[in-house]
Amino acid sequence: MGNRLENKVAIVAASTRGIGRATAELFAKEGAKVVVSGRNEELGVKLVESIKADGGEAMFVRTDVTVPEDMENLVAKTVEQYGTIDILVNNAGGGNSQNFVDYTVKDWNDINDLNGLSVFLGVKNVLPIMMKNGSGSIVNVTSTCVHKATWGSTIYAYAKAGVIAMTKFLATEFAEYGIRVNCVSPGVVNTDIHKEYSAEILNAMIEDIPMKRMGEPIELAYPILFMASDEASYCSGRVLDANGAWAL
Ligand SMILES: NC(=O)c1ccc[n+]([C@@H]2O[C@H](COP(=O)([O-])OP(=O)(O)OC[C@H]3O[C@@H](n4cnc5c(N)ncnc54)[C@H](O)[C@@H]3O)[C@@H](O)[C@H]2O)c1
Repeated sequence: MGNRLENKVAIVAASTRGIGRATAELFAKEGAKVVVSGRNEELGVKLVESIKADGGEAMFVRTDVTVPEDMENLVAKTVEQYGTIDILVNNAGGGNSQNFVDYTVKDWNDINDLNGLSVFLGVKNVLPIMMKNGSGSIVNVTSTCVHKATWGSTIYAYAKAGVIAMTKFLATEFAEYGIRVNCVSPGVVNTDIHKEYSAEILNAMIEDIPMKRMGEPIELAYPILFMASDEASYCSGRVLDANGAWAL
């Protein structure tokens, strides 16, 4: 156990699997009180049990990040249990990959809601608390696909580019309240998000990465920890890439 987040209260939005889960586990090991959230109650409760068994502190709040009432509830339950919020990680994201002409308006709305609206709702709900505290750290998870066009992720890339723009504007507007807002940008990471890719597409992406491998979720959790922690106290409005030297 470390102490880089000692006495901090951290919400990790969408943290029952993948990068979010690795981040929640790492934050707890570093002393944070962690709020695990997601749609799958069984996975969330199990993760909280496992964090507690390892000596950490956590709670689960069932949340669909695209539902405004759920995001309000996530913040309210956190404050009720732990009294405040110091860190918000907006980790939710994804989107179906397909030929551009086959996308529907529903796809457009769903992908933008998951990647963009979720960040808007998370930030909007925590800001009043962080502004009152005069401090706070928000980390938004974007994607290397913003700089590296691959097949089939056009709407997803559009939404993730919006997350970077939102991050810069928020960092500028809320610096005077002691609030930092940054992005962490994964490349290709070994999680369920690639389930729908064929081995051929996935291997072609890996071949294109100078390190010739996918990242592991923990290799994203550490950059997120850095940006979330006081160690990054002079960093705001920035994007920290963790992608095996891809898309330079
Ligand atoms: N894995 C990669 O290669 C990669 C690359 C670039 C960016 N990212 C980004 O990293 C973040 C984490 O992705 P991951 O790879 O861990 O994927 P993942 O699919 O393993 O995890 C995504 C999580 O989001 C949750 N989620 C999806 N819709 C939700 C909703 N409406 N409400 C609440 N939770 C919801 C899922 O249940 C899951 O727990 C995402 O923002 C993703 O876009 C991942």
